[in-house]
Amino acid sequence: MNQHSTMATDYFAASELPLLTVSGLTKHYANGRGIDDVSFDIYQGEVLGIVGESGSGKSTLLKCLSGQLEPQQGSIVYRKADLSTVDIYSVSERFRRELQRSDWGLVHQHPSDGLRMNVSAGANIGERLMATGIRHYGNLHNASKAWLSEVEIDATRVNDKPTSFSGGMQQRLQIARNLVTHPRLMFMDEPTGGLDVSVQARLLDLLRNLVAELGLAVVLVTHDLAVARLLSHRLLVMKDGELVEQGLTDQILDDPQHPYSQLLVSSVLTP
Ligand SMILES: Nc1ncnc2c1ncn2[C@@H]1O[C@H](COP(=O)(O)OP(=O)(O)OP(=O)(O)O)[C@@H](O)[C@H]1O
Repeated sequence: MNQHSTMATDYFAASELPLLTVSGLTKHYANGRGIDDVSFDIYQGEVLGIVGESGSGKSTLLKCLSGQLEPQQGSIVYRKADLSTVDIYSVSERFRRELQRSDWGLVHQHPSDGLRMNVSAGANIGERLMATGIRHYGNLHNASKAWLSEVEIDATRVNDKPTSFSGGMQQRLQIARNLVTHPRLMFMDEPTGGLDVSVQARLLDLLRNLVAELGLAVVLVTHDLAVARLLSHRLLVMKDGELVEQGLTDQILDDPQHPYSQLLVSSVLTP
């Protein structure tokens, strides 16, 4: 077998195996609320939307998945690029941090939670690259400028601080900061929340193109079904901490089976 066919075989083998396998995930806060017995898989190149009304457990689930909040029960098994697997809460905190710094990305709803607002845009991007061991200033600077252009920010703004950017630009900078290490899996928490409708549309368009171009797997939390329809291949519907329905996005939005999904969809579609 030549090198190309081996690579192709590896690619197909990798894409057939889940990137993340979530089993029986349970996290209760002291007040008894949280998430209960959630199980699903995510595959390479797939955008998985998590929808549900406020308080249904979307953020709690995302925090558990992204290594920020340890569940009381269940497991989250991540498949690394070499196809070996790790249970992310059975490994050390240090290993989890390494995953968060390179293999994974996390886009917060509020750019100020994911950016350092008092250092330049270039430093915000370069910093994440430095954490992977790249130190050469020229390389860091060039990579920062390239990624600014990639997210449609004029590269001449490389030395400007995010505080001088609009909300939409800050969000695009946050995305560039994450993408610079070529993550395989991105977690996004309401990435277009709080932006004007026209700014949202541009960001959604950019995200859709980047995700397809880079073959990223994305876990996207959103309460906005229009955002979910535009970006997600598959949807999980959460209610009161439980996963009540999962399936292809069009299937769930056009023909929801669970009464709660039907309510969720009809409350958006009915003027
Ligand atoms: N730190 C916490 N301590 C106690 N209860 C919490 C905490 N965080 C969330 N909860 C509760 O857990 C449940 C799930 O909350 P979560 O924030 O995950 O929902 P959500 O679907 O993300 O809501 P929203 O869309 O409003 O962000 C809710 O009942 C919430 O009140």
